[in-house]
Amino acid sequence: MKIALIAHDRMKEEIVQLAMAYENIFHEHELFATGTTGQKIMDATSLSVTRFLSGPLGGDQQIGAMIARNEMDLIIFLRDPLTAQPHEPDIIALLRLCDVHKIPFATNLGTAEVLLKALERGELNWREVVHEE
Ligand SMILES: O=C(CO)COP(=O)(O)O
Repeated sequence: MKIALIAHDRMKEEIVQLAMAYENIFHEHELFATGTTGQKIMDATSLSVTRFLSGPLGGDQQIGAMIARNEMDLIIFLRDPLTAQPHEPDIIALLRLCDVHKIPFATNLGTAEVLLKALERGELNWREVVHEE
């Protein structure tokens, strides 16, 4: 499965901790991330991550392009709920595209953990059927 990992600056520590805690699961999948998030995950784990541009420079839109082609299977995007972002329209667009294509999308650690456990149990395997269509 193709998984996107994204976190705003104040949430970077949380996403790194998530990547470390679920490293074994993440190893089984293909990982993508915005620039700084991906670098921090690679620095802290043995995971290999395909990095796009940093979010404010277009990274969300690059991931959005994969979602638009229905190529992304799961998004974990730890958004900062307390800080305004200059690229808010890009973030909203990413969310919208996930809804268009029915892509599982977690915006906080609680949901992220539930989705990762579901992934481990094979409950997201329906995504492979989508790819075959
Ligand atoms: O801003 C972001 C997502 O909207 C994240 O970008 P970085 O991972 O480059 O910090």
